[in-house]
Amino acid sequence: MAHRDTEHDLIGPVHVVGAGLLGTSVGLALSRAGETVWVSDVHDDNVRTAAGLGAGVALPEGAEPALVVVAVPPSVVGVEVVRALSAAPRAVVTDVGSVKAQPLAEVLSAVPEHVARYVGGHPMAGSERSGPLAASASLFEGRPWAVTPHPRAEEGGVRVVERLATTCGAVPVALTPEQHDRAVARTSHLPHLMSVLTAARLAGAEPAELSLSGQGVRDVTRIAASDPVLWQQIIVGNAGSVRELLVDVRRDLDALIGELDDPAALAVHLRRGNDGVAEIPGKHGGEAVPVEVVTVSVPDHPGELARLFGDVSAIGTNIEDLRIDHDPGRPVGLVELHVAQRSAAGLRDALEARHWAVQR
Ligand SMILES: NC(=O)c1ccc[n+]([C@@H]2O[C@H](COP(=O)([O-])OP(=O)(O)OC[C@H]3O[C@@H](n4cnc5c(N)ncnc54)[C@H](O)[C@@H]3O)[C@@H](O)[C@H]2O)c1
Ligand SMILES: O=C(O)C(=O)C[C@]1(C(=O)O)C=C[C@@H](O)C=C1
Repeated sequence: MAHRDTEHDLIGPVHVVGAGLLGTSVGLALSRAGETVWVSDVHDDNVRTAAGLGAGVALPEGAEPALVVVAVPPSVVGVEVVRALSAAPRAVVTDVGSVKAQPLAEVLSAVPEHVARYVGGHPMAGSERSGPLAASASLFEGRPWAVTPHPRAEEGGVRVVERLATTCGAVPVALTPEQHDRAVARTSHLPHLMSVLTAARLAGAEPAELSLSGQGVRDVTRIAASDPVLWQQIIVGNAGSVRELLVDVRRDLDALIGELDDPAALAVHLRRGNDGVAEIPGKHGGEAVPVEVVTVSVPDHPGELARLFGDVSAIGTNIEDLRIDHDPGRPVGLVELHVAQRSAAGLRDALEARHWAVQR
């Protein structure tokens, strides 16, 4: 492998294989950071769209990348990593696939002589939407990016993949491929299936029932709208770890069904939910900040949102997260400001003093 001074060199030129949601987002983030990005895809249209968005240019003939980022559907990650290792004999090769043991096994079986240059990766950021048009340069900002070296991985390659993550604005988190797959079964794959099972109860429900859909059901089901082909491949690739967790859930479900009329037993289940939510780390992997939602009615006029944000900023409160819903009966937006619990009461008072309609 060519010598790389990872403190000072750029990480590119970078070849992104697969110009969908993830690949185009990586291309946009790297291009914004000044890297040279070459993009390829089995669908030329996606390359044209990604290039049009500013994610790089089509892979030139005879190109020699320093880094290849494989961003294709899970079932073909292994084969594309193997192809990249053979086609670019000096490049570090990584991928953004959602499971990590499976592609490594494919590399070890097909091209063991090249395995040192392969370092798996997985940004914990995405969307229920697919394709280049859903991409964003800021998709990875502040998100964890798993970097999953194996015992034979070259140290220089690991550093390059960490720099890929930080250049995209993410926070690298080192795990073995096996640790990673167990972790995402819990934090991504099980949540996805629970969302799917909940959403499936809505299919075919009476319109009168569905008309009562509020923010709760939208929160729980957003990811159930994802591409089923992508998720079929993700779950099959991590079936062992996912099955273990589903067995635990089945045990809890059976207990819950038997205890629905027992307030004390039910409270134990509900509190365990609170405990689980409190375990989710805060932004940038830091301590979880207890958050409270301050809901403000905002007239549906141009400039009102900007005025609200200006006032929140003048009051000195940091917005941790944000959601906008629509009042079903009136021409107003309901803006949910997620702020640190300790700031919520003061923010409500200060916004009311500035004549905003705050929900109490
Ligand atoms: N969607 C998410 O939220 C998310 C988040 C993190 C990681 N991932 C992982 O990222 C990878 C890509 O997912 P996505 O959401 O960007 O999917 P996507 O469908 O948006 O994009 C995949 C792209 O790969 C192209 N492609 C398919 N086979 C190819 C091949 N053999 N060679 C070159 N291009 C090929 C497709 O044409 C498409 O443009 C997956 O492995 C997925 O597990 C997805
Ligand atoms: O936020 C979403 O929509 C996602 O689906 C993102 C998410 C996740 O579960 O966090 C989904 C799958 C990927 O492998 C990584 C990220």
